Amino acid sequence: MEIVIRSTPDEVASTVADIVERSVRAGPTTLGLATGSSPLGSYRELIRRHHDDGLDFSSARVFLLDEYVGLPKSHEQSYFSVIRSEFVDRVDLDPDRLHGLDGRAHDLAAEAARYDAAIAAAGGIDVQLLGIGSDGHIGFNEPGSSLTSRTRIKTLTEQTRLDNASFFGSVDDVPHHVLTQGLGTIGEARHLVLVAVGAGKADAIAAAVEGPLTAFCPASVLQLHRHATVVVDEAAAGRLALADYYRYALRHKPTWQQF
Ligand SMILES: N[C@@H]1[C@@H](O)[C@H](O)[C@@H](COP(=O)(O)O)O[C@@H]1O
Repeated sequence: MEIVIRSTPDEVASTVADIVERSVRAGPTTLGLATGSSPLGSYRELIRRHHDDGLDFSSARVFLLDEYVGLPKSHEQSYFSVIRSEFVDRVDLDPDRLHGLDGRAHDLAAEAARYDAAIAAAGGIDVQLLGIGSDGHIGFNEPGSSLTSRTRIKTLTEQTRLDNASFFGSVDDVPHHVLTQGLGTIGEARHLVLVAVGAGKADAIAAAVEGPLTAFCPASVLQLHRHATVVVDEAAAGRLALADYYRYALRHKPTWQQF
């Protein structure tokens, strides 16, 4: 696991965009994209690179991390709609190459199994972007999630519903249930990139990176991954005991070694 501490959210976005750009330029790539506010700066930077530098997403494929149960894809807060308006519709990515979970599927268990199979049939995910919830969740894998879980239905904590209430107007409108890639599913991506900005994420980042590997902090599963990069700003790094070492290691990073 590599911890990259950047001074500002803009620098975080630039580092994350560098990782995605490298994968996109290397050939047809499969991206795992996350919603939430954390990756928004990275999407804006990638859109800028598409317009200014000709970064071409036409051969990329995208799988979403999670989805609310009960919302049609057309609902403006469905993650399918959000990722279209924040990213896919603003670059040259064919919406047919965007894959999401159907939160209105009649048989949610079958939908979850279909999704894992679709990811596998696409050859797996090359780069998976992740945010982190204030309770350490990734995707919608709330504390207590099995570290080897597959895509499935989960019940949101009251805290997560409150955290997401601003997107809906009222907490009463936030669904109680979601479909989310499991921690085991996420762990099969070839490169995990977790992004966090702001002091509100400092405790969750410290628990994920320096705490024990535990279902109590689902993001700690990154500690088991062979290629995980955690990109944070100074505020989100505020509770890291080894922050000086991470900065030192970055300064001395071999020039041939990429993130
Ligand atoms: N399902 C999403 C997560 O994927 C995201 O990481 C989290 C944090 O969101 P934000 O980045 O807005 O803090 O929110 C939701 O729960």
